[in-house]
Amino acid sequence: MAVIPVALAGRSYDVIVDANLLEQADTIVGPFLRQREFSLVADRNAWALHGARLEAGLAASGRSAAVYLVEPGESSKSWDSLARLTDWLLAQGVERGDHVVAFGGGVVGDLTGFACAILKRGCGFVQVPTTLLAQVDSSVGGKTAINTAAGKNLVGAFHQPSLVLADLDTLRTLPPRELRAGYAEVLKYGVLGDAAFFEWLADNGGAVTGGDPSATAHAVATSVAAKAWIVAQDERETTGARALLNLGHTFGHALEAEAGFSDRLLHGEAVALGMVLAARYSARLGLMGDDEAEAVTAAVDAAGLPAEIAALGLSADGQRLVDHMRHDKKMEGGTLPFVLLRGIGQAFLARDVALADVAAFLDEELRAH
Ligand SMILES: NC(=O)c1ccc[n+]([C@@H]2O[C@H](COP(=O)([O-])OP(=O)(O)OC[C@H]3O[C@@H](n4cnc5c(N)ncnc54)[C@H](O)[C@@H]3O)[C@@H](O)[C@H]2O)c1
Ligand SMILES: O=C(O)C(=O)C[C@@H](O)[C@H](O)[C@H](O)COP(=O)(O)O
Ligand SMILES: [Zn+2]
Repeated sequence: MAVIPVALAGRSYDVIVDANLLEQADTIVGPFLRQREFSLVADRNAWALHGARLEAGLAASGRSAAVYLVEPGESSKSWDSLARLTDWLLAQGVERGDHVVAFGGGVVGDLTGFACAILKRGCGFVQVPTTLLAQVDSSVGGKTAINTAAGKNLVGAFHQPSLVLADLDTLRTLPPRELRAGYAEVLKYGVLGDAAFFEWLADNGGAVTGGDPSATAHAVATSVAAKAWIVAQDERETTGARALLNLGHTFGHALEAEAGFSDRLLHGEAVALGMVLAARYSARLGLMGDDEAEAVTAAVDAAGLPAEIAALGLSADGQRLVDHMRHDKKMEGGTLPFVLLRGIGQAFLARDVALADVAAFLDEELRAH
């Protein structure tokens, strides 16, 4: 079992990574549950596949979950879903000192986390991530949000969970496309700050996307440790350290917006392509060699993730994509800092990028490949 602490003054918590954890929910999650019947918010698919294991794990102490099911898909990160969920939590009588359990992928984690951030001005929550993406990224660090008409994650709060329980067995039922999408955020940790992990993934990435248990355990624990370290340095993304976790996201969120936040382009797929674009743009600026940008492209391509923007068949041009980027939360005084690369494992925040140049670069990408 890997127990990875997220060290935050007054709000530290553990991320527990192992197989067979749902069966041990009584001893691991139980201490956070004050009521015999507690509130649990679940992704409909994840609950159908793994809910019984959690229920069995809690049975010994007589605890049971009142379950609220969330429809799968990015469209559930909406004002409407948030309103319905908060009404349900209020009807359940959730108090500030209670913990709500979020059971599912990043959609359920982000939505439930935000509901818990605002319910009675804040109640506790526990994350039980059931996708690779949620285990390596979204369940850790306390970013919670919904999408709005203007763009991705534009209404939200920093609200840390009290515990993250990542049961690797839940990943066995994940569709291959979702595994690959989660792998994009795994690859991100290598590209942004850990060249040795990037190399390890070159040899073992296929085992991770193929569901090999020991490779997956290593990839999840390494990713969580990397995120925990960054979040501990810069919880609210104020110094620039945490912004590095946004590698590929400025491009990626614009692509997701253009694809209508739909199954047409999953978040992880958008991030994968966004990383390729960040790498190529870095090479274009002379910050690193074309060969290194090519290595990022090759890693994305090898994982079966989209590496060419032209292949998406979007109707947008570079300017339209840049218009989406103007909503990015990193925007500061009219300029948009970009996470760029001086090499693999050497991401930094560039504050002098001209958006007109980014638009021209994207037009080239849309034509060239
Ligand atoms: N808060 C953060 O720091 C952060 C970080 C990264 C991503 N995100 C957000 O996370 C979201 C994406 O999360 P995601 O990739 O987990 O997608 P998701 O929550 O939409 O889940 C993906 C699919 O997998 C299904 N599913 C979930 N668990 C399953 C299981 N064990 N077996 C079979 N199917 C299962 C779901 O029903 C859904 O169809 C995006 O909204 C993204 O913005 C947030
Ligand atoms: O935790 C972070 O910080 C991240 O940036 C992680 C990202 O993978 C995640 O998609 C996050 O939600 C994006 O943040 P946002 O602030 O751009 O919405
Ligand atoms: Zn992300």
